[in-house]
Amino acid sequence: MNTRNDALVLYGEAFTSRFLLGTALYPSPRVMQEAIAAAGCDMLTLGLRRQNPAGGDGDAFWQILRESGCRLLPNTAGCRSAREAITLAEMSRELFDTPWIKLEVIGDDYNLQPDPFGLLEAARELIDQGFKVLPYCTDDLVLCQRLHEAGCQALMPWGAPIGTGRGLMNRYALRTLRERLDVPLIIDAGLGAPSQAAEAMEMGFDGVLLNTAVARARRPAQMAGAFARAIEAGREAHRAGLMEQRQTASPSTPTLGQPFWHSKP
Ligand SMILES: CC(=O)[C@@H](O)[C@H](O)COP(=O)(O)O
Repeated sequence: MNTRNDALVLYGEAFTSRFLLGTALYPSPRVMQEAIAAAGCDMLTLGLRRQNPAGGDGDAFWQILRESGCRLLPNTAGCRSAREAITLAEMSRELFDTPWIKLEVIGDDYNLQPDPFGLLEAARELIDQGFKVLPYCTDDLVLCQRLHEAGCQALMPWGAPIGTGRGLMNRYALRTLRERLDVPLIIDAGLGAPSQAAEAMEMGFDGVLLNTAVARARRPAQMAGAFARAIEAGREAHRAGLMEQRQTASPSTPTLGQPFWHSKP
């Protein structure tokens, strides 16, 4: 299977890797750097409202991001209204000199669920302003259709609430999205294990964004590598064509006749 020409295309730009990595929660900038290298990703998301760790390692953090060679995808994590998210996106554009934005408008503090109304409002405005918006959304079909109609050329439905590691909670809704929408779909948030990322890719999703499962692993770089391989394997399986599940058994070794002659006593 030729995977070289299998780029992820977002807003007309091709990315080799389908693994997008978050930059929060690592025990140190050095550990984050090792994880980025092991992930082999092309895109890193970072929060503008990120608090610098007490150790005064803020400079190291920014330097590692600059030197990673990855496209930086600022996010509006922590915003709770469309206005707040729009303002933060505008600041990110100036600070990072990029029109890319991962748009988050949180509607509920308990499960950090995106606010669909605020998200759509902010997406419309930012698309009008020329941003390349990647909205972090729920798996609601109509919301995703509206975001696409608003001009979002890629969508990021959640697998599960941020930081829960529960994997693909609503497979029916996610399959429906995949079947109904002809737009890059990236599973964002809630993945806890490489097998869950592989499953998303096998289902035909175009990429995976995650943070906690890698940053909080005992060995983040090792976990990043495991996710990278799982994402590639899942993608390759999807392209190869997975078999249909069957209800009844079907012998995988067809045989002819009887193996032995039984002589009657
Ligand atoms: C990093 C980011 O932008 C978030 O959407 C989120 O943190 C990802 O979710 P997990 O931390 O659950 O992987």
